[in-house]
Amino acid sequence: MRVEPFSLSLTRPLSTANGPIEAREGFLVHVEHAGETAVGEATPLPGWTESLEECRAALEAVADPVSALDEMGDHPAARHAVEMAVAGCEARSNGESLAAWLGEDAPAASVPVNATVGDDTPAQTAAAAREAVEAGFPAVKIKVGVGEQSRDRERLAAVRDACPAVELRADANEAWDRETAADVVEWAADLDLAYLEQPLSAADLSGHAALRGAGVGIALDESLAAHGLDAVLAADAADTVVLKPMTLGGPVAARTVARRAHEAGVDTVVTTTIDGAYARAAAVHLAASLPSVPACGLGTGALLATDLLDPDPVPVAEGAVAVPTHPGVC
Ligand SMILES: O=C(O)CCC(=O)c1ccccc1C(=O)O
Ligand SMILES: [Mg+2]
Repeated sequence: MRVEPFSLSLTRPLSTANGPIEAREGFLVHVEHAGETAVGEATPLPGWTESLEECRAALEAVADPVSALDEMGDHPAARHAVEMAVAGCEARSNGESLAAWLGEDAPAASVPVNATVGDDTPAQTAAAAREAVEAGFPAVKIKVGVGEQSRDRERLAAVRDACPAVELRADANEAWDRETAADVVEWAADLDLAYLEQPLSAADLSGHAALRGAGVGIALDESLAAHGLDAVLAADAADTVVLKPMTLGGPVAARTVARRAHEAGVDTVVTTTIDGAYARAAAVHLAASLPSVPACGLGTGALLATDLLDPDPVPVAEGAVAVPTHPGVC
């Protein structure tokens, strides 16, 4: 298995409550399996996955890609690369798209996406949201928790003013304590916020459970990556779970999580860690393979100044991505 490093820069840093994301580095792997060849992508994001160096070591230790999958559980980004490449080979060998290979039923033809808006002034945040709505996005996700709560309230109110009908989401990336989060939920319900993502620290599952039922959905992202679905379900902590295949060990592993979430009555949204084009395409296939597809966080290609494929195999048009139908991933 050949391992090839890459480095991608963002058009501008994405400002989040956990610090800015400025660049994405990772590895492409080239796998032969089932008489086919396919590419896999590992784009680790420390804090969410293993480090770049741990990822490199795990990939360089792979002798047989298929059997290696059983031993890569604590290297989710490395596992993602191998898993998506093996799945891509199998899909291609069956003459199916990855979405068709993953799912039981025919995949969705397109996946709606949310625009992702970083921290900025109220006026800039509202302008970015309005631009997204004008471009056809059905939903916008605003990063919050970087500054004061009062500033976030102004920002989200400005967005709601500028975009009265959009599905509005906010992502706090663990910024708040329980008291602050409860205050936010109270005023955010009046702005018809569809969900608030990860207001509290990843470990505070009971705190998230207590925020539910107050008119704003609670979505868990860091908690799912750190503690797994069983813990989230046992604590009754989420209305929605955010599935990032790069943190969950690949699209097949992420699909298992999605199915179990749906069985428990929890919604799923597929997104990326701002991955390159290969992993983004795999995530689009995963979303399309699920029985219901709300707007997903798959418009992240626009955040990259450089990418792994040109043209983009999964471009956003009118707020949605057309799902590739040819055999394999992209
Ligand atoms: O979900 C989206 O709209 C984009 C992806 C995103 O916000 C993100 C990107 C990299 C790392 C963490 C996150 C996050 O959802 O917290
Ligand atoms: Mg998030």
